[in-house]
Amino acid sequence: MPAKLSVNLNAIAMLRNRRDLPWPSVAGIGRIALQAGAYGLTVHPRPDQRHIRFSDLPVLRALIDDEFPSAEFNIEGYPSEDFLLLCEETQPEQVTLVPDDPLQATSDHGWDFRVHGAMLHTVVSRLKKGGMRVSLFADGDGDVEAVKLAKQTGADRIELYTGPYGGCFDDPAKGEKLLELLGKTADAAIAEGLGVNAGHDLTVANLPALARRIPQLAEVSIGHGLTADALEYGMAETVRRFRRACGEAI
Ligand SMILES: CC(=O)[C@@H](O)[C@H](O)COP(=O)(O)O
Ligand SMILES: NCC(=O)COP(=O)(O)O
Repeated sequence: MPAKLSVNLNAIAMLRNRRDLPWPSVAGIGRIALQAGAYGLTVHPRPDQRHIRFSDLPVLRALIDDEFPSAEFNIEGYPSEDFLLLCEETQPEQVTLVPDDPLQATSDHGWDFRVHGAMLHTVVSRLKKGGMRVSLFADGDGDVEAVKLAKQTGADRIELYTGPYGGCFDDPAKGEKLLELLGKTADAAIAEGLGVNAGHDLTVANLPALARRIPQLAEVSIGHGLTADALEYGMAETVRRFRRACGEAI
């Protein structure tokens, strides 16, 4: 089954925040994405609310519940107490835990499971008791032992950090090497019974090879490259292009 597309709305929210005005509407663009067949919506509310505001979350929750009940809401972030409370209030179908420092410009690495395994175990248990699926942001560096430690946290899935692979748009040979390491990490995760998501700097150009190498890929969350394309092709057409790049026959 092709990987499901979750549209990350951070970049839309960043455009909205340029002015004290309600457009572009984060929920309105999310609606267009879901109407065009996106499987879900992703947001990464950062502590400074520089793009997604905490007040966006109930609006997006209601959009999914009222108009797209089979869609999924995925909330990403560092598991601070504030973030966990936000998740418990919003009840996303999936929470993706990311080891971000509040000052970090964007996510640029996965968890160090050797250092943070015990903390993650506690947080994963709490979120799962609350009825949420939990995915852990992980480096796709082929570290099989790290994947085993990820499994021990009780998480349902890992999300492969694909930033370095996405950065190889002008160096295909390096991209192929990184793809093999992502594939090796995914193989280890699947062998452990973990689901595999992927995200960061994915595009219509680099997705097909990733989807071919990891046929069990459950979900991709995509924001920056997808929003760039939406400026050119419109959100609905862009979602269709990304769905095709995931392998959907549409
Ligand atoms: C978790 C992850 O990979 C990120 O891509 C993230 O959701 C993007 O965050 P920014 O939009 O804040 O760069
Ligand atoms: N979970 C990763 C994600 O949402 C990807 O964001 P982007 O790098 O495509 O902006």
